[in-house]
Amino acid sequence: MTDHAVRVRGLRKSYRDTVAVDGLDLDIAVGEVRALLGPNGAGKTTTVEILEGHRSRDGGSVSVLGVDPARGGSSWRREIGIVLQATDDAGELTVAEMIRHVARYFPRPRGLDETLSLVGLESKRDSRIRRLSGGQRRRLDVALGIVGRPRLLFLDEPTTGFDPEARRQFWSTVRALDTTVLLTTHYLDEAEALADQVTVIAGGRVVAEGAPDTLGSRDVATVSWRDGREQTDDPAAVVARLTAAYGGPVPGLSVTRPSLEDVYLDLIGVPR
Ligand SMILES: Nc1ncnc2c1ncn2[C@@H]1O[C@H](COP(=O)(O)OP(=O)(O)OP(=O)(O)O)[C@@H](O)[C@H]1O
Repeated sequence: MTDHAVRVRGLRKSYRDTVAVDGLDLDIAVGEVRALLGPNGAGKTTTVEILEGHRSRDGGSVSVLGVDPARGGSSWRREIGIVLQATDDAGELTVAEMIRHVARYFPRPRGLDETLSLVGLESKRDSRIRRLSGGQRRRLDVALGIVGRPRLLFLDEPTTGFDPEARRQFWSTVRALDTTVLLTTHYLDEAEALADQVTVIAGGRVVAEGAPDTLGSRDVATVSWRDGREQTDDPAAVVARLTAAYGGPVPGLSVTRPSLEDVYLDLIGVPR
């Protein structure tokens, strides 16, 4: 058994003269929630579609749950859950009918009650799909992605169009899952709330990787005071030293750290 859910080396993909993925490496450990961040056109969707077995590649090696997706059969496919960007379909079925329908494709699906409660849709069990709000519809999409107990779940921009409350609820849904997750998002706060590790992609390559709180030297704080400024990974020590030197409160003291958005914009080369 591999301890990696995903292992990618030197992945390449071009569309005619557009290089979409340009030598990308990616390792995702079993049980991890990984966020893939990057500007429009960075190559995220192309990468994810190759991992899902929905798109061919030009080069590199790819292993997803120990299998090359280009040769993944139906048993491999049943181990994977995919939640695509919102779709419109099956509006006349009820929520329960739709979940039961999808569950039939899997050998050991979750029960209907467990699935509904994981996504917080218990009260909508007998509602027709076309009557759901946008956020509820998205939660149904997630329900359909997890009903088969996937070992790996792909979430593509899952909370686009959600109100703030629905986003928070969705985040707790994802945190409650005991599965490896690969999430693409344009929301930095979403990556920060959910991801164990963040991979930033630009121009089809990985430009940075790390935990959300240390990515791009985010753990380095700036201590400023009336008479100076210092960068440090131990701001408490600097403040203690200054307090001793001033013999009391440090005039004009502030301690700041860059936000995830600050380091992300630096990493992808957006001037601020
Ligand atoms: N089917 C296609 N045919 C031709 N070019 C494509 C196709 N799909 C993607 N591309 C191009 O490949 C590059 C990477 O696109 P991709 O969709 O993977 O980026 P992305 O990071 O998912 O972007 P977004 O954040 O906008 O969804 C872009 O330049 C895009 O125009």
